[in-house]
Amino acid sequence: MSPPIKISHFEQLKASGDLPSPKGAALAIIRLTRKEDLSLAELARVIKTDPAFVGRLVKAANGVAISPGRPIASVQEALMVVGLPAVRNMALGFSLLSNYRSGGCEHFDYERYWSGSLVMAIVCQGLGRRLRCASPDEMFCLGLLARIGELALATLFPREYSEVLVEGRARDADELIAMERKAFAMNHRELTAAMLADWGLPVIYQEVAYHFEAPLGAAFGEESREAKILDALCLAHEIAQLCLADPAARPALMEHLSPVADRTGMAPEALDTFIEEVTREWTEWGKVLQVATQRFVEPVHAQAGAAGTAKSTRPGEAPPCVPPASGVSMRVVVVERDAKVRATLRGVLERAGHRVFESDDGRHGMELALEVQPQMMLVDAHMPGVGGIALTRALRQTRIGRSIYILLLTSREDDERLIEAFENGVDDFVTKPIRSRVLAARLRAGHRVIRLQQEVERDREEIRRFAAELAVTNRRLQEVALTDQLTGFRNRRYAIDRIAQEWSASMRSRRPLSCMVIDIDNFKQINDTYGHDVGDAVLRQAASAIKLGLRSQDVVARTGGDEFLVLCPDTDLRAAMHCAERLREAVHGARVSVSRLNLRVTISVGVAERDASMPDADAMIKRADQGAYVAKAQGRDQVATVQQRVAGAAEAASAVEPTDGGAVPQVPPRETANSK
Ligand SMILES: Nc1nc2c(ncn2[C@@H]2O[C@H](COP(=O)(O)OP(=O)(O)OP(=O)(O)O)[C@@H](O)[C@H]2O)c(=O)[nH]1
Repeated sequence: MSPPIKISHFEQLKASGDLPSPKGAALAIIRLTRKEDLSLAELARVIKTDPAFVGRLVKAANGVAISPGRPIASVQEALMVVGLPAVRNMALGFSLLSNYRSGGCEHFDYERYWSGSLVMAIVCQGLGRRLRCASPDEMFCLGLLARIGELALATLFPREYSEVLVEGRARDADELIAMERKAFAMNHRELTAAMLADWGLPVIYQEVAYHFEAPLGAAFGEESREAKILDALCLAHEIAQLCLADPAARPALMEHLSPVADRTGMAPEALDTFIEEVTREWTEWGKVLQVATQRFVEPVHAQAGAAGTAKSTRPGEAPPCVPPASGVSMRVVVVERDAKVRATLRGVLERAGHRVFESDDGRHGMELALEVQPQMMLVDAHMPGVGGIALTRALRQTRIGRSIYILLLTSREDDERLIEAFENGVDDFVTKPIRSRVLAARLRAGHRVIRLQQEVERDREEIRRFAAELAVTNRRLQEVALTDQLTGFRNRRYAIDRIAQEWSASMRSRRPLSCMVIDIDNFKQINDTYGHDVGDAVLRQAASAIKLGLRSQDVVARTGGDEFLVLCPDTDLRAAMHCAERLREAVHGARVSVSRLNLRVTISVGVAERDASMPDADAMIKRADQGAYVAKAQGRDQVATVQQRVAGAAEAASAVEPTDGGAVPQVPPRETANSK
């Protein structure tokens, strides 16, 4: 697949720093899995710095629906079962999920996005097993990330994308894509494919993710692996819609689902059971990843009600959706095993106007911090299991944890221990027993630091946004610079680059390459008779007719006043002549209406195919040009070539037939065009 977004533009977007990307431990895991001399012990060590990922990895290794013999409990074992590519993909997917579960795009429903993506991941994983078309773990990742371009637009352009979403609410998918393109000079499907490519996912997944929302546009072989994976992703998408839909809308969605399921070879009864399994796994994974499912799951599958919907800050239950802090109020997570101390801290903090989230152990405190994303944490130094210093160290390795102001609660002021604490990332400490006034003073000092940090972050944000806008502006300018404003076709500049690319590709692959030079007949006469405006309208309508007659792989450009060039990759002379004849007929048949005039417009087309006698692409175009000249000379409104099929054969001064025996369509002279 040719890159859906020009690499340089994608690099500019990346450089803006706002594109969703894996962070912290996940990034380290991804980098490590790329090393050739990787040791499992080294990888396990890095994985263990991220307790949340450990839990998810072990869960994946045990499998959600299948029941293995002895449950897997260690990271090393889990690594061996799941395999490196899957670990890498999981780190990527889960890191994005943890870091981008909320954001500033007002009308983008982050919760719904991740919930739906999780359904897609689970369906893909199940179908990977069933259809044996790809590794189930890789399929999980594909499902989870297949719509990442939407999240990226929400992250890069929160305000503008929000407006597009509002405006596009009542529109269909194609219209939304067109609106995205207009607003950002790219659409989410292109962005998804570019991001998957950037993260090194196999081309097959990039292609499938690009096409699954409009699968008819994909040209995969019927029984090919690509087609199977595409069918799986389409079904995953449909099931996700079903899971997230209002109960009233479900029967209609179910009807839509059956034919898609049928393509994956799933009978209606099997589909029901499959959906039940999916919703059960969805609920389970939802708990592990703290992705909301209860909001949607109940009406799809009754058992899910048992999972409960109570709001809580315990892990595995519905995550609190916390808006970013503003003003003097901060979100503060207190991790302290002693309930009395917690109560004291809560009192001081709440009196100062802060929101408090509590935990009584280090492991849960870590999860709570990643979830709540507090500005400040108060952590007990001496907890059993994960103590305050270990917790700080682990937090500092995550993007969220890096910016939290951490106060250590310690009962003794041992110098060595304090130095160790600061070295591991603690910002300040308070000694127990807690003296409220001292604590309040330290909170104020911490608050000052946080405010300064926020100011820096705001400035940084501004710069990032500016860089992202610049990337879009550049992309738009590039588009404008390469597009003919009158017809919307690519222009001569673009054509020059593209011809060179197609020429090299054709030389390398030894596949045929043809081109056509198209010239509107007696166009000067139209201008002279009816004026330039009418001439322009004729050009536009002729261009539309040409476009309709082209195949998807053909590339058309307006290369001069009334002249167009069409490149036909993978096409020999005979096929190109047929195609040219179709274009000629399309223009001939389309009566051009402008003002109150009804004009007949015709074109002359010259065709040529790359052959061994041609030193470069210019030679091929020259040959096509000569064909157009012959077509004009023979009376216009026709297709001609001056080329013989066999390389090096002498040129004919007029249209010829190919030497392979098949007749190249030659069009007899017609009545001259442009009669009213
Ligand atoms: N309306 C309009 N006319 C243009 C534009 N660009 C070039 N032209 C005119 O297009 C005409 C091209 O005419 P030619 O290709 O030389 O000749 P023709 O009349 O088409 O005759 P044949 O090609 O021999 O059939 C010239 O009169 C140009 O001025 C444009 O953007 N709009």
